[in-house]
Amino acid sequence: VVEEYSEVARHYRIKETVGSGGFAKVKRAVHLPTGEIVAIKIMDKAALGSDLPRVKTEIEAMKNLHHHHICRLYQVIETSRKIFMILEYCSGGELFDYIVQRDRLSEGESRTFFRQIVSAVAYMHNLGYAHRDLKPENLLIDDEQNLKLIDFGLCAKPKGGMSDHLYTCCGSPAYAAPELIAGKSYMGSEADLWSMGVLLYALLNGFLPFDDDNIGMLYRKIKAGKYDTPDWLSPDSLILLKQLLQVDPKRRITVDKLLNHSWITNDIGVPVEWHSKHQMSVLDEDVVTEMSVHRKVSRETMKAELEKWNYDYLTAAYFLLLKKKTSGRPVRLQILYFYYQSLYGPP
Ligand SMILES: Cn1cc(Br)cc1C(=O)Nc1[nH]nc2c1CN(C(=O)N[C@H](CN1CCCC1)c1ccccc1)C21CC1
Repeated sequence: VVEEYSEVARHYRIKETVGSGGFAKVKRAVHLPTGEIVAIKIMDKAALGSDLPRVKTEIEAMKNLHHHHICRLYQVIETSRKIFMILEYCSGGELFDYIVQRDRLSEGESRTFFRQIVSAVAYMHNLGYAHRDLKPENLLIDDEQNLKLIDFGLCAKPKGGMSDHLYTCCGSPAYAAPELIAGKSYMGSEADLWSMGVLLYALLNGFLPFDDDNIGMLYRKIKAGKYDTPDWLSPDSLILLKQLLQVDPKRRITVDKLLNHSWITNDIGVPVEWHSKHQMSVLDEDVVTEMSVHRKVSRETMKAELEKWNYDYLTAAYFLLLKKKTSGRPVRLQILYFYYQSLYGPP
C-alpha cells in the first residue's frame, strides 16, 4: 500500500475522509511544501471499470476550467492501481446540507448563491462546456461562503460547439430536463438551464419542484412541467422560475439573458460578472520567484517548466502559493527542515 501512496505521501499528509461516493472517496490533506489544506479524490482504477472514461473527462475538463466558482484542480497523480486528483478544499461542505439545515433560504441569500452559480455556468457555456449534472450536492461552500462547482464527470464539450446536440441521457433524474428524459437529442446548455431552475426552486423552497418515489411518475411530472408555488415566493421569483422551468427548451431562458435579469440584479444593481479572475497566461512574479529560489533554478527555467501545465507537483505548488498570496498569507515554501518536521512530526 505504501507504494500506492508513495508519490502522494511525499508531498501530502493525508487526513480524514470527507466524502465517499460510488467509485471514489475524498480525503482532506495538507500540502506539505505550502501547508495549504487540499482535498484528494482517490479512485481505484479496477473498481472504476467502464467509468474510467468519466474520470478522464473530468480531469481534461478541469484542466481548462479556471474560475473562482469552479473547484480548482491542482495536481493529478496516477499509479498502477489508483488515480489521485488533488483539488481545492471547501470547509463548508455541500450546498445540499446547507439548505437542509436551514429548511429553506431567504430570497436574498438564494440570490447571492444563485448569482455565483450563474457566473460559473456562464463561464462554462462560453468556453463550450455543459455541466449536465447541476444539483446542490455538486456545489460546495468554501471558508468565505463562496460556492464552488464540482463533479465534471458528466460534462460535455460537443465537438461542433454548444449548438451541437447531445444524446447520452445522464445526471440526476429530479434535475433532468424534459427533453433529456424524453430521450430526444438535446442541447447541454439548455438542459443546464433547466437544472438551474430546479436548483433555484430548491434554494427558495427547501424541497424539489418535481419529486416522486416512482421514477415513471417523476418523469410524467417533469414533462408536464407543473410545480407548486408556495405563498412565500415573490412575484419576481415566480417569473424567473417560469423562464427557467420551461418544458420547451427553445423557449427556455439562456444563461446570457440571466446575467442581467431583474431578479438577479434586484437589490444588487450590477449584472453577474462571469469572466474568470484567474489569468492563466500570465505567471505571478512573486510565486515564480519563490519557486525558482526554492528549487535553485533560474526564473526562465522555472517559468518554462510551469508553462507546461503538467498538473504535477510544480503546478500544485504554483496554484497553492498563488492561493496563499490572494488570501494574504506569505508566499513561502516550507524550507526542508520544517517540511520534514511536518512530514515526520516534531523531533
Ligand atoms: C462534506 N464536507 C464537509 C466538510 Br467540513 C468538507 C466537506 C467536503 O466535502 N469538502 C470538499 N472539499 N473539496 C471537495 C470536497 C468534496 N469533493 C468532492 O468531489 N465531493 C464529491 C461529492 N459528490 C456529490 C454527489 C456525489 C458525490 C464526491 C465525489 C466522489 C466521491 C466522494 C465525494 C471535493 C473534491 C472536490
